[in-house]
Amino acid sequence: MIDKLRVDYSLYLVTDSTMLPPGTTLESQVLAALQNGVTLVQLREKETDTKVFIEQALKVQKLCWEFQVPLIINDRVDVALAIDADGVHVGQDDMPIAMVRKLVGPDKIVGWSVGYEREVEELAAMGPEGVDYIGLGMVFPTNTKKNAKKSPMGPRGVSKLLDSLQKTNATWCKTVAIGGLHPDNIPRVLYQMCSEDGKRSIDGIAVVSDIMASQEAGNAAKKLRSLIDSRSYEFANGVSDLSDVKQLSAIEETFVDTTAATSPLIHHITNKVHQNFGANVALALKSSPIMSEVAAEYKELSEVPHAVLLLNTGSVAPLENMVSAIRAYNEAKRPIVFDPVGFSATSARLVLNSHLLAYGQFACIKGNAGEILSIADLNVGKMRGVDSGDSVSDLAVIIKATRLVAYRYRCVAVCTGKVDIIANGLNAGKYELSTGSVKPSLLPAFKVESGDLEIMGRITASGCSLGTTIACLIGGITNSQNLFSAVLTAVRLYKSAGYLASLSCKGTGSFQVSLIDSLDQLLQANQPSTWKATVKAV
Ligand SMILES: Nc1ncnc2c1ncn2[C@@H]1O[C@H](COP(=O)(O)OP(=O)(O)OP(=O)(O)O)[C@@H](O)[C@H]1O
Ligand SMILES: Cc1ncsc1CCO
Ligand SMILES: [Mg+2]
Repeated sequence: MIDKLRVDYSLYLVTDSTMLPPGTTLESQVLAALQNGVTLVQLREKETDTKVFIEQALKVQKLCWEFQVPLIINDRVDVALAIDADGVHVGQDDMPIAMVRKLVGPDKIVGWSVGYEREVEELAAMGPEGVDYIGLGMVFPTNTKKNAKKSPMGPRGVSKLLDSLQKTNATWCKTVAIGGLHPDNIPRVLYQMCSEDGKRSIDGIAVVSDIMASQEAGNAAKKLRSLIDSRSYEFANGVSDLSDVKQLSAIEETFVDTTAATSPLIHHITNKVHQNFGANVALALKSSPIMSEVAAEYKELSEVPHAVLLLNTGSVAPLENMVSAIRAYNEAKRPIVFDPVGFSATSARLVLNSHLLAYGQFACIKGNAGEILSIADLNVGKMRGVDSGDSVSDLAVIIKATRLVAYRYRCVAVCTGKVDIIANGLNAGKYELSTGSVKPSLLPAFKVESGDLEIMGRITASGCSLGTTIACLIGGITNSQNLFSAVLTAVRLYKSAGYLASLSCKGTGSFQVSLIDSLDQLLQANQPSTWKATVKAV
């Protein structure tokens, strides 16, 4: 008999015979998976008659014994009892946990599918005698679950549930994330899913189609195993690359040089107001702008060397279109700068922006104070509108929000206003299953300012063009460890250009023109020591 307290949840295979490729069987797929690092198997055969189900269960059980891997039966408590399986997994609409436990006894593993905080509270109230582990999901959309009742929650949704487990002290309960997890997204998802206190990450991932539908189930399992074991995240594997601002001046010049030398392709999906302005800013920064909202070309664009996607949701474009852009750039491991304009200004925007945030991994999330505070779920009611506040206490809230956004989405977060705040959430290049890694309050954060340039906030799309500037400065870097410094350089460059423009312009109309001129001049000269804007740690 297995010791249920010592179960390894790291790679959990859930079966589905309806997706077997030709030439394979349920057993051959499970065997290949077991040989290549699967640590737990759940038999989930929704469309199989009881007699056949039991026959299959007995065969799979034999295989599992061979590898000393526990076998869990989905839904059918009677079958689990009949074959003396190691445990049973039930959904919210199946038999209640208390009854399941009564039937299977204290030593069996009882798993539960959980999608909401109230369900975590329920299991916490039952105590360790109730549920042993939960499947959290679904993370991403999947074809496996027909008529899925839940909508995808993304890594952020999983993190919220991990938070609830922490808050309710359900320390015994293990967790696996499930739903649309594939090698393309697993590293970043593992990296992102963590409770807010940084102390609890998931114990494993569950997959169905990635193994069951594979012509080469063994290789598929091996690939998953190596991703889980590598414990580092390839795209944003930056250790905190800047702890002391004194280091910055020495490297800013090289970022400018690199941008000019590589002329990064800046793929804009942006609002109509910003398109022309953004294209001219990119050209002034010696980069190549391209405006495209044609999904058919996203993959090709993402594969252009030094390509960066600037995704700005200011004009609400179709969700599916933006999702395919995110998918293309995430798969190509090219950076995305996300600008969730008017994040929660209307309910349609909130739904759209939240969905995109849940779906993608972003190198940088940039917004004004209203947007960053909304993403951080901090009380916007206290703010005087959407622009950053002037008082010190407002700034403290903004700094906290920026750190939270950087932490939750494992990105560089930028909050604009009179003072720009930049926080680095990338310093968690390694993730640990179960135990979490970093704490948000410790994230490095800096402020960039150049006096009150009130006129800069009074021209449309000036924030959007900071997005363009960030994209230009990160496009050329090959070492993602420099991502944070490159974003900081972009913010300082842009603020300094704003200062110069404010001196030479006659009003808001000519300010925009002067801003482009100033960016052009600063880039040509490349003397960061003369840039006006200052950087200070906060
Ligand atoms: N009072 C100010 N002093 C100095 N700089 C400012 C001021 N207000 C805005 N800025 C600068 O102007 C740019 C835009 O910031 P803002 O917070 O207005 O963004 P936004 O509202 O998202 O802009 P938009 O949506 O129009 O593109 C940033 O680079 C920011 O640093
Ligand atoms: C005016 C406007 N409307 C949607 S986006 C945008 C540009 C500033 O964000
Ligand atoms: Mg503004």
